[in-house]
Amino acid sequence: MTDPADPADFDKAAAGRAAVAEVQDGMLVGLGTGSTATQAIRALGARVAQGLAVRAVATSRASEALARQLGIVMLDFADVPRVDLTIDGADEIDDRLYAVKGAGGAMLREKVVAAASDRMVVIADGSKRVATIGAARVPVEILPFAHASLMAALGEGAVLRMQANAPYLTDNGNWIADGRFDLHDPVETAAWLDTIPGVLGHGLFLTEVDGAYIADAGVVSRLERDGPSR
Ligand SMILES: O=C(CO)[C@H](O)[C@H](O)COP(=O)(O)O
Repeated sequence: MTDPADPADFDKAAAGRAAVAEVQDGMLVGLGTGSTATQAIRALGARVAQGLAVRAVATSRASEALARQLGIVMLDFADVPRVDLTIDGADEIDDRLYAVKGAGGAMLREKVVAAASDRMVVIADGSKRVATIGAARVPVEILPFAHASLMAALGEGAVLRMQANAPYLTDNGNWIADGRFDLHDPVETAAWLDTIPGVLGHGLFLTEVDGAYIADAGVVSRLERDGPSR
């Protein structure tokens, strides 16, 4: 639940509105997951109510349910070859547009939707902007069948995410290990994670993010991968 009187929530809403301003008639939009993405979905719902014609795919059941409730036409991502623009939150983002995602547990779907998108923008309040990613745990989606060997492979800093005394279950029916990794070379860490059989996805987004809207005390900054920051 967001609180408009909370400065962080106010900034999440401002970043969400800024990203949704990029959406044009006819687009197929990817909807992220989490409290900031929720603000974007609400902003998109408001534009749809005013006549904007878009279709969307969601990165989680929760975002799908909210979008439907707001009258946004939702498609099944399984039937969608390309997405025009995806808008999603992040747990950390730096000026290289390297992001850590997955505190909300949806990073696997978020990454496949981002990879299928012509453009992906991150939206965040200022607390998520860091000099270099590395403080946040990196969520790793793991195959439950192999959980003991995978936890060992991920190192003793990794903890199994729990919910109500049971392993947290993703929308894909898998579990999450929240890893603690040295990210002095995030490309190397991501490449290592990608080689472990049974690791189905992880929250290091190093190539997917094209731009970002970061709101701090009501001021929205825009970062672009191939362009000047504003
Ligand atoms: O990656 C995510 C979910 O898997 C979220 O986008 C990320 O955790 C940020 O969430 P919030 O906007 O609630 O802080």
